[in-house]
Amino acid sequence: MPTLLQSAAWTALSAHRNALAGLSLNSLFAEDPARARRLQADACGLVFHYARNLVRDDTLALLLRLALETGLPARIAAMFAGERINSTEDRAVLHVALRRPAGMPSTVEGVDLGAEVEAVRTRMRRFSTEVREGQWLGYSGRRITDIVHIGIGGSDLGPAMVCEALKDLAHPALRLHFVSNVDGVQIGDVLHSADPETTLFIVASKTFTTQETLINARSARAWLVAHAGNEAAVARHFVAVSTNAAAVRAFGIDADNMFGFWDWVGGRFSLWSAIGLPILLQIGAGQFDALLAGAHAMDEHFRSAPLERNLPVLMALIAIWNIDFLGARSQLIAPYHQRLHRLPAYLQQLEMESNGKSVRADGQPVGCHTSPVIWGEQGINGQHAYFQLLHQGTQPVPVDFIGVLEAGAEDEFHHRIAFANLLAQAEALMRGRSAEQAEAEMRAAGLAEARIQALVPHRTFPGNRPSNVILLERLTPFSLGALIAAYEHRTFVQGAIWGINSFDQWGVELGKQLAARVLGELDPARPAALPGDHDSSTEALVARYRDRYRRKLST
Ligand SMILES: O=P(O)(O)OC[C@H]1O[C@](O)(CO)[C@@H](O)[C@@H]1O
Repeated sequence: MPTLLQSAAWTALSAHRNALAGLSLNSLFAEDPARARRLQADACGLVFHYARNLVRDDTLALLLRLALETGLPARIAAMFAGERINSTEDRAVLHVALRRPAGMPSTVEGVDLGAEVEAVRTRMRRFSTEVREGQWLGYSGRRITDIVHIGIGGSDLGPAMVCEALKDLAHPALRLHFVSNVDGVQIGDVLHSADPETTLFIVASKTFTTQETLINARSARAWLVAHAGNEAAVARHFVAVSTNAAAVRAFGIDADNMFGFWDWVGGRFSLWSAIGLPILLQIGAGQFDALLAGAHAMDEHFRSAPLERNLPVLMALIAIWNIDFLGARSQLIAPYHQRLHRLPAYLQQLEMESNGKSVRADGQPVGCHTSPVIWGEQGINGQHAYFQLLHQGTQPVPVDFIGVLEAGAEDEFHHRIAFANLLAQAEALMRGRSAEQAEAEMRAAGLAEARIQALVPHRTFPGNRPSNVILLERLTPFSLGALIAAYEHRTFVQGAIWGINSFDQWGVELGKQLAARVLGELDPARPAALPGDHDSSTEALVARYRDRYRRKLST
């Protein structure tokens, strides 16, 4: 198989891009009244509306050819079959197995994954029911009121995002808290207001070696034991979620209180596993099943729909076009729903940890741009912060506008205003405002001619800026599951076409190693690093910290 840059489709796309220079979205819409209806994909209750991208039908045909030439269908089949496609870690990638309905065959390398998944899920259900119904009691016999989930990265972002998104379904007597930062502020705030007799901690770490999580967990444990007066309380107030049973035991949490998962579940793809325990505690087993069902429906669509109607595949191909052929270096995620405000943070890890790489799986340079910078927050706030740059700045930033058609618990009128803004921003980015239109508007408003001429360049919008609109009918566990799975598969498809392994994350290692070393050197009671051990910036900043700390101790 040719490498990506040698493929005929890539060469054709490069030439095609040059031929399209000056292409106007407004003209594309003017020439083709059916464009908006044609360029959208529907699946599992989601709509991916991609008509506002600088693509023609021949562009899409070439992108689909690229997917075929780079072997995408075989890669999809390999993932679902449990092949060890995470080659640098020699692991299968089977988060899709976590959302298969019970009873659906799921045997990989002779192991019945379905049975293993179901066994853990049964324990999770039992445990969450006991907590939710007040049968799981703290050390003094009181029911649990607060759940503190301690984890970071994939062991935090997924459950935190989903719990926020589905807050309207939350158990009325349980408060959830998420602690990820090691700096002491988050855990301090939570412990300050929590009642040790009624607080349950979930320590979530795939490896159970992550410094931030273990430090926070130890502080929480010390706090509990100090209040309870004995270690026995830990068994009523700590559960762990991990693949590392030995480390969980060494921490002092026994096997009965541990929910396992497997190395074939990547951290950033793990919210469907026991890492999703806080979701289950918040919304209950039935709604958690609906979340899984939504993701499974998207899996089935992804696995079986033809590429040209395959929603995650189209999401990925449009992204590749914008990144590699139109020069987009970042991608904005703009959900127009407050409950989805953590989605951009979640997608940052999903996409950037997966595809923020410059070598292919075979170790050779990729040779083209890979993951863009993913950023954003809920759309309305963004409008009043950085949308200026989107409309009139110097770099193209493709936007994913995410909207929900039907209001949930929120007021219908408020909801409609937010939705109107989504539509208006997408339209404004595409249509822009010409100098003539700006002049005419100012004339109609009665501005003096000299003032009009001075303001025209400032009030002109170039337009022609690409965006997608992704619509959910309602924000439900099912639709959220489908949405998240669509993004997971988009990430996978992009990685597959670029030829990279989207499932490892070696790039996070170096900083972790250095932090472990620097930590010891910050203590003024311990020897400073030898000159030359670090770069001189690090040396100077370490010296500053040591001085400050020494002075603090001496006052
Ligand atoms: O679940 P763990 O093992 O604590 O890891 C947390 C996160 O840390 C990372 O390894 C990155 O530092 C992520 O990939 C992972 O989701």
